[in-house]
Amino acid sequence: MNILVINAGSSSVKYQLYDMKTEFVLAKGRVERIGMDSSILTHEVDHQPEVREVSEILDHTTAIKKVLDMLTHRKFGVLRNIADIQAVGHRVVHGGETFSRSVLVDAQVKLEIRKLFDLAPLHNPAHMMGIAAVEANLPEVPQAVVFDTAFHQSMPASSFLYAIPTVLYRKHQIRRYGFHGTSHDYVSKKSAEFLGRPIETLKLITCHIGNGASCAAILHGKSFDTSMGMTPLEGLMMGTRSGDLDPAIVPFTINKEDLTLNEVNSMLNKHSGLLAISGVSSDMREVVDAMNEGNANAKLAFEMYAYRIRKYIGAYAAAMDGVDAIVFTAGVGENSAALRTEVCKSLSFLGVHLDETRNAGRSPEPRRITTEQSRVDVLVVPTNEELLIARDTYELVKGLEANTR
Ligand SMILES: Nc1ncnc2c1ncn2[C@@H]1O[C@H](COP(=O)(O)OP(=O)(O)O)[C@@H](O)[C@H]1O
Ligand SMILES: CC(=O)OP(=O)(O)O
Ligand SMILES: [Mg+2]
Repeated sequence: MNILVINAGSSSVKYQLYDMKTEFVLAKGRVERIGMDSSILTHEVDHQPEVREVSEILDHTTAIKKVLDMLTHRKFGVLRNIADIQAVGHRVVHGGETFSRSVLVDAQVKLEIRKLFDLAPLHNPAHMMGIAAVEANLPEVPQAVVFDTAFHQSMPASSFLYAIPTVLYRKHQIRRYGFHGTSHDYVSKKSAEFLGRPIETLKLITCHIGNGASCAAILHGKSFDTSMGMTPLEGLMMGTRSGDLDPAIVPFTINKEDLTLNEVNSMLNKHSGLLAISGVSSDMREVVDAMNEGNANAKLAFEMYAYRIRKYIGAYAAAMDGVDAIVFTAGVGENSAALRTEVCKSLSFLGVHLDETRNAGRSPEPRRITTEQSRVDVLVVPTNEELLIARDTYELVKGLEANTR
């Protein structure tokens, strides 16, 4: 079975096509700048040079059509016919309290996702456009949705409630949901496998440090707490997001700077984090390069970024009354040895002893970067959200076929 995995953003669509028999990625790519003057489609097939096509792509339906054309292209394609795509799986960031697992798309599911637009205005409307675009181009093909929030639905009320009047929770579902659940789920299971211990016996702290970043306390295989909240703004300092701050800053800034609510929202989501403090970039590679060239603001940004992660690790070790392993994943977590060193440098009280040679190494496989004497293991485990989406979609579609047989 071939499954197309889609991660639709407001101006982009990322895709991966899987052959589920082998879980091999037949092709992957992305369409960027949808709705702008020159949109870019980048397409990649194993061991072949990337193909880039610039054209005008006004909406998601056209973007998906372009992707399907590329997948069946006589030179760059990997399929004879679009009928060779048997199912599509979508990443959906917000599933609210409605979805604690992946589901097949039907009219009711679409209605529920629409109801969640308010809670994830940057993400969910874009995902719906992706779903509608697939419907328009592949009307017969079953679609599944995999939620970033689903894995965190196991959090207890003491983790997910805000200390505000509970009527707001009852009326508007204002609570903490947590995100990157697919990734925290995947790397925690991989870590248990790597350690050769049942996940039901483990206390893990998983750190998904990418452009968006979050930590999670995984107690006996279930999410017990996580750093993102009602939206993906809470918690760690990120590329362009502020993470935790005193909510009083919002009305104060509105008054002092004569800004609108939308402008402050945009400041906190798009103009804060690494970008704001370093004044250099939201990209960790550029921040580290600037720091190494002596840029003091870049150094401060790097230290703040790591310090926040370290504080969450300390908090979650306390939350679970201990920790067996700390796991780094995603773009920064997997690739930046410097960041991992900075985070772990004062975790010796927990019994963490980094092995710098191991830390400096690289591998596509899970690995340990602590010494043999370290009481707590620190692991680097590459994440694969798309694979988990493909697997969930595969299971749901197999179930559908069994039911209709
Ligand atoms: N070698 C590296 N060193 C430091 N940071 C890196 C490296 N490679 C990638 N990154 C960081 O990873 C981030 C992207 O992470 P990723 O998980 O791909 O994010 P997303 O999926 O949210 O776009 C980039 O912003 C970049 O800063
Ligand atoms: C939920 C979230 O923050 O997603 P991303 O890391 O893709 O921005
Ligand atoms: Mg990501």
